[in-house]
Amino acid sequence: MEIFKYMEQYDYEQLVFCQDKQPGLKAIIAIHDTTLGPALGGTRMWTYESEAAAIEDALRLAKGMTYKNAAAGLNLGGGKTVIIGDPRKDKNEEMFRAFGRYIQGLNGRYITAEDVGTTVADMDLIHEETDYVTGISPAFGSSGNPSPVTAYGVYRGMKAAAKEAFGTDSLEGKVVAIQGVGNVAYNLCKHLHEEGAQLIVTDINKEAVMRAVEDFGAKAVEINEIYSVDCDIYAPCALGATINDDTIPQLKAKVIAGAANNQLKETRHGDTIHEMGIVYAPDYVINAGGVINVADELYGYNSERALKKVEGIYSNIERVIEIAKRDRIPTYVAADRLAEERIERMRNSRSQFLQNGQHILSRRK
Ligand SMILES: NC(=O)c1ccc[n+]([C@@H]2O[C@H](COP(=O)([O-])OP(=O)(O)OC[C@H]3O[C@@H](n4cnc5c(N)ncnc54)[C@H](O)[C@@H]3O)[C@@H](O)[C@H]2O)c1
Ligand SMILES: CC(C)C[C@H](N)C(=O)O
Repeated sequence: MEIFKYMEQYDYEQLVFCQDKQPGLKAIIAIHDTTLGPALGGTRMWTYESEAAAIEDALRLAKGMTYKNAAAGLNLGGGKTVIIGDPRKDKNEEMFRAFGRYIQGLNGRYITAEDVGTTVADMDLIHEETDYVTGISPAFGSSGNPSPVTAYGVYRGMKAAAKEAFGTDSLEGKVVAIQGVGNVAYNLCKHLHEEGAQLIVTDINKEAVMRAVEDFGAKAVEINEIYSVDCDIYAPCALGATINDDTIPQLKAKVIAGAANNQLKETRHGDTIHEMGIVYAPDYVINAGGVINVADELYGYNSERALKKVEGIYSNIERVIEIAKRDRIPTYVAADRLAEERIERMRNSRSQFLQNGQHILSRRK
């Protein structure tokens, strides 16, 4: 991978490699764009096949956060971190504290939070070294784990997409196939079950599957069966790139609406599902609940205010669908336009975010 060429092509601002031998820290912080404000995005811990795969993931996820934050109307840019390692075996206190010092060194250009493989406890360790972290324990006046709020946003966005596909936003009796029943999807299952939807689930973690079966009467299927099951809605809630050449021909769903980041393997897959008449709720619009929630900390966290904003994901999805229909374009293109237009407008009145972010974070005290 020619890194500078890639960064230039997609307008990345900064890539930071963090290494600390003793605790075994190998982290990559990618800052995509800070036109709207400091880059806010989670820290993912994952066992990558190669360093190149880790760099690519950090870059793709950071760009996704730029678009997510812009489309959600937040005054934040986009960034993300990946820590290379197995979250079940390789974590230790010194690792997250060392990482916290690297974040502090960026002086507010990047603010972190949870993502796959990290927890509120990890964020608390980072907080020992820096204030530029959100989603720490509520005892610190923070919003805590963002996943239940992300789930609520996905539920709201799913209803808006269902309205377009089925003429009603009621999910009662609808069959929803959920891929990955982790932190977000478990909470999503709760909302769907309460509304009377029928759930089909899969996960590589058998315990997670059993919990959904026991708690919500979900039907369990094998990992690769989830694409071809008879369902109304496919909800990708594990990792990215699951909408691709292999899976699209198997899909029976009329709606795709889930929590995972970077769901389309390539943009052309968004064109294909559009041509098939599938209503696709763009990933970064529907899964913005978590970041909307943690971003509220920057104003002094108020859970009611944050939830009200997250409820608005319903109208954000409606708006994207409206633009897509008006301009005869796929929904993923409509979402990109929405985000890019906002960034462009702000770029013309403001330059890169380079000053210390302290003035924003001090509001939460
Ligand atoms: N947590 C949040 O607030 C939040 C916010 C926005 C987006 N997201 C995205 O949503 C997705 C889920 O996040 P989460 O916090 O619930 O993560 P999680 O790690 O708690 O859950 C993911 C689940 O997917 C399962 N999984 C992994 N690979 C799988 C596969 N091939 N097939 C089936 N299951 C598989 C895992 O075992 C796990 O149970 C991620 O893509 C994340 O980036 C999360
Ligand atoms: C809570 C957020 C800052 C991070 C979250 N994992 C996301 O992708 O949106």
